[in-house]
Amino acid sequence: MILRLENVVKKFGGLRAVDGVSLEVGKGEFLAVVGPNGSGKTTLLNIISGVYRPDEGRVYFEGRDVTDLPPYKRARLGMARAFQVPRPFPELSVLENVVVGAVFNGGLDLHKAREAAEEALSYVGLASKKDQLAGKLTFNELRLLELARALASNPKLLLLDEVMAGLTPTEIDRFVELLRRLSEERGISAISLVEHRMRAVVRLAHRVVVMHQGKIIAEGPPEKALNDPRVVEVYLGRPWR
Ligand SMILES: Nc1ncnc2c1ncn2[C@@H]1O[C@H](COP(=O)(O)OP(=O)(O)OP(=O)(O)O)[C@@H](O)[C@H]1O
Repeated sequence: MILRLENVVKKFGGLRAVDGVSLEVGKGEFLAVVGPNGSGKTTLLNIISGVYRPDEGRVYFEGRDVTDLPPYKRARLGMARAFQVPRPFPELSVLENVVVGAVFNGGLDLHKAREAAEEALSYVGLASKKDQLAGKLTFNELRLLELARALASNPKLLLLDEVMAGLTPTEIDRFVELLRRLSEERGISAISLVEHRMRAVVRLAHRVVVMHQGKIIAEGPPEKALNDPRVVEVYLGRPWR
């Protein structure tokens, strides 16, 4: 078990954005979190990464209670987050951008950070662009750079915002394939927030969690979770298949 949430609650004023969520993620597991807008997905990811402290409940990472740890300390333990809208340093090269991530999030020295960065860039297929300015990358390449930045800190758990939003179907397929390889070859777990339309992502996930009004309303292998009658009713509007 890499991550465990125990009855987590996060309130904004009177709104329970996350309302009693318990969840376990295994080593190497690729979990997709889906749900309508405002169902609490981003808030949940913020609780896991440490941006928010839950009002109730606990968060355990590799068995250790991390509920009170700030994001940078969780990063050092092996959680890495990739954001939906990457904001690289445009005046730095692609490689330098990834090195910065490895130094600050992974706590590596400069030499090790460079090695890790080169490796991460090869892994995501950006090695040939490493000396380009990050500001010159295409949208798809920026997403890959963001993934490489997260990978360079040698994470055990990747937390992915809607990082595939706006990619073409082919780019999405490649991205998902990459995530599957990370879990299979390296045992890296991933939690990915997934947009409504991204069937490819959901189909390839090991497990799907469906959120609605701050709660998990269904959970399981993709076919099973998405064919749950409540999910069809509140989220999909019609049967998954
Ligand atoms: N910082 C905040 N202050 C007040 N309310 C918030 C805050 N962040 C989120 N909320 C509210 O909490 C609820 C859950 O929001 P959240 O962003 O987690 O949902 P989501 O499932 O990620 O939605 P989306 O797909 O639109 O990003 C929403 O009603 C939202 O308006």
